[in-house]
Amino acid sequence: MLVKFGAVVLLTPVFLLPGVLVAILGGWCGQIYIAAQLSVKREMSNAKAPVLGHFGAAIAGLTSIRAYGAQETFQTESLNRINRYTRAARTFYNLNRWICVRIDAIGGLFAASLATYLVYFQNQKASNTVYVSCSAKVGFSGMILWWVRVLNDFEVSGNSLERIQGYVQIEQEPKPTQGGVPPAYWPASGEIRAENLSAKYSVDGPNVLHNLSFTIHSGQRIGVVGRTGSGKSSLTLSLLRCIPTEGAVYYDERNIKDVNLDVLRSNITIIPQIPELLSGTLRQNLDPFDQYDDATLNDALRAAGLFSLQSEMDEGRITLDSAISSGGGNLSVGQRQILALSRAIVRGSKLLILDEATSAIDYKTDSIIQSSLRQELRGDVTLITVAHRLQTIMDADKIMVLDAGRIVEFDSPKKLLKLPQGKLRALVDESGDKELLYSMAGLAQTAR
Ligand SMILES: Nc1ncnc2c1ncn2[C@@H]1O[C@H](COP(=O)(O)OP(=O)(O)OP(=O)(O)O)[C@@H](O)[C@H]1O
Repeated sequence: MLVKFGAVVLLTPVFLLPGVLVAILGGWCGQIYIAAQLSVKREMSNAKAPVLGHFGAAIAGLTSIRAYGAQETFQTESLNRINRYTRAARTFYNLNRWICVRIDAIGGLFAASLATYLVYFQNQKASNTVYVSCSAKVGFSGMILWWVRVLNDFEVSGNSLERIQGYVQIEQEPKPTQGGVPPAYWPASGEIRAENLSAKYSVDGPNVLHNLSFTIHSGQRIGVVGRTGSGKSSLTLSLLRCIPTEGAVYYDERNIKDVNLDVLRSNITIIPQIPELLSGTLRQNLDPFDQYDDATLNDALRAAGLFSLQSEMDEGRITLDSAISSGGGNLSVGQRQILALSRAIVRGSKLLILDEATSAIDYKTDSIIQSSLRQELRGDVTLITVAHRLQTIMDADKIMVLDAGRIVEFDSPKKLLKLPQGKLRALVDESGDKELLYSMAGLAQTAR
């Protein structure tokens, strides 16, 4: 820009002052433009996310929208959101036109007066000076516009940096420390001991678990039951230190608070209610670091019950090479749970937590999985199953009954079912397959 301005001044020194004036005027317009544009751009960014979010949600829930005839409501909401976005986008476009018209007008005026001066007052018709000087001038005003845009982009990007800074400064989980690395043999057993364990979802929130104390010996199969909201999922989250806790939990005699989070979580496998799968092949999902051979992976699939659900002849049979879409979207929730179970078997952790893991699977498949788990898991693997379906856990070594975040019963199903006022007994008596549950617990009708 300076070179172009220098060329104009060199060829026509009298235009030094008007040139500076043009630069000042351009800068002033640019200031107004930048001030207005920043807030419009912010508004545009804020209005864009709801449009995309609503669109994504509508696509994901297309079947439900059609089933409930809610197309019109969704269309109206979508149009409202698009309107809000286009209002900001149109203002943004108009602001661009505003600055372009002003800068071009100022530049055009300067170029026209320069050309008039050179042609009519300097008598330099047909001279190269006219051409060079005018073309330098046109480039000069173009450069003003360019600078305004660069400065504007710079400020907008600075604004994004502020937002990134905001994300960087959110509260972080404790970083790994040298002292938090346990010996390589840890955990040698799957024993879990809790002493006065309390948990909450936020530092200033109410306790959702209250002073739980229990011991689960290595290799035991534990069922956790309780009504909705009794704290079953919260208990599993506190074992993984995903929520703030008080008291102590010892995993193979080591306080989990003294173990780095990455080590702790890689030594506990949890299968949540809706398991996550990654986009790629089934093989990549089971073994992301390519550590196991196909035989091991297929054994895990078989153990989890996948092969008992599909015959060799099935056309859409799931194999190690089957493509899995992001989040496991091309599989049913039941299939996802089976694959997550296989992944858990491959990992071979000493502690396996199934959080309602078989809730989306029919009873037959569930019993196949449960019996496979019994055979496949090594004797020292502790299995904690959070279950609504009592059949899943009725033959467990012990059942923990939670009520409002407290342990109200923790013993073998046989003993608990003999308690006349027992909570587990009440749950079993309410259920439709009461007889089966009693016999699963090893109690004949007459023995009660
Ligand atoms: N993200 C959360 N933030 C705050 N409180 C929560 C949160 N999730 C659960 N809670 C509360 O913690 C308590 C225990 O909930 P939790 O999910 O552990 O129960 P649950 O027994 O697993 O229930 P369900 O059988 O419905 O899964 C409930 O009172 C619930 O309101």
